[in-house]
Amino acid sequence: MVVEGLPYPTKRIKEGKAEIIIPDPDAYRRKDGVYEPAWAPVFYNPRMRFNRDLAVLFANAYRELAGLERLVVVEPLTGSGVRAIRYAVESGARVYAADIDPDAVHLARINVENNGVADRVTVERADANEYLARLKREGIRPSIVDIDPFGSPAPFIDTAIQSISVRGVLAATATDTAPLSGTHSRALRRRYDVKPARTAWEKEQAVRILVGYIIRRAASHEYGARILLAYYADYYVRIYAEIRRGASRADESLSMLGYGVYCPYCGYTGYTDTPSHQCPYCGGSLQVVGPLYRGPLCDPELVKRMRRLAEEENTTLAEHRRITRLLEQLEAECSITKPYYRLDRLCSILRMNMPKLAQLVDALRARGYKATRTHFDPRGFRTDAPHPEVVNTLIELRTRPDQV
Ligand SMILES: C[S@@+](CC[C@H](N)C(=O)[O-])C[C@H]1O[C@@H](n2cnc3c(N)ncnc32)[C@H](O)[C@@H]1O
Repeated sequence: MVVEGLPYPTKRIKEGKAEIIIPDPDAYRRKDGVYEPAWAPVFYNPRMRFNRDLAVLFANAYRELAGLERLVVVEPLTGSGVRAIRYAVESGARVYAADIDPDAVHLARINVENNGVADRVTVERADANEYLARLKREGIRPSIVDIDPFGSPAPFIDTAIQSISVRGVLAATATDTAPLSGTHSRALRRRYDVKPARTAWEKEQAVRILVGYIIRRAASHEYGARILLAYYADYYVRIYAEIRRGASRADESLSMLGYGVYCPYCGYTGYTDTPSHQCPYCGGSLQVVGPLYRGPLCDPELVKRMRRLAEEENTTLAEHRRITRLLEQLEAECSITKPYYRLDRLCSILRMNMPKLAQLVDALRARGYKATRTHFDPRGFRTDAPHPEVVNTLIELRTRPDQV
């Protein structure tokens, strides 16, 4: 397809309730068929559709929960404009979007026109930080600021927080999961000012480090940050934090920070206030990572509303089943804040055969503890049982051969 004014081949696609023109992926595929969205003149990543579906569900649920008549969304790294347009079409939001790349701005404006939302979506060419600062000076009061960059959102977090006047949501995607999960330790220290370590719960560690960073940056500007939804999917972390002005709110949020610990000798996972290095259970040397956030990863009321809205929208959501499963799982996990265990790793440390995950979860529940699988890892489970109880439950399962 050739669109007038666009010097590259294009394709028309449908995503949610929006129809978008994107650079034709087939024109930018390698000979082996591999396609990387960053190779195209304007960025559009079909794999992030799931992220955008949830963003729209979140926006609608938050509008209900906060009792807002209309949402004002700022998306300063908009690419093709797909996310901005979906906020306008599917959440009725007034959207302020920008991108530093003139090709992206040109395409996003065409997409805005084609979707008939030019009265509700403005797209400007600007650096994201300058744009956020300018909107603040102009008195725009965002209900949601959505930061969806290449890699780390860290360079945009301060201005995004400051652009929220009294109360609003900071939504952020991070695709720099290698540093966040502890693989690139120096980058983790530089970018997020976090002491690195390798835990067996690295995906949760990634989420909790980014949340902790947002809380610390918010506090320095005298805002509190409350987590409404935080999850890990595919190769990225996504956070929705409600930011509210106030020194005491900032203090309260800071009180949710601590250090994460993992004992490679007995498998213990948990938190500590100070970076102590001795395992309280086996005396071994702990892996200590932080500061990071220790609180709940979602607001159950918000997730309930998202689930209801997902049911109502089941025809427009391409991955409806996956969305429902994630939200159900997050709701189940929400009240258990201790990091997840990897069952395979724990059994390997304890030199025992692995029971079925469902049997272990049931056995922990039978002992009166909360326990569930985790969305972070299909081999993972989380529980509020103390570590010795987890180990005892595993040993008991081993001695019942029918259960193993
Ligand atoms: C990951 S893409 C955005 C994808 C989009 N949010 C979506 O949901 O499809 C990141 C975009 O940020 C833009 N960008 C990079 N640095 C920027 C900056 N400093 N200010 C504004 N835009 C920037 C890039 O041109 C690119 O279009």
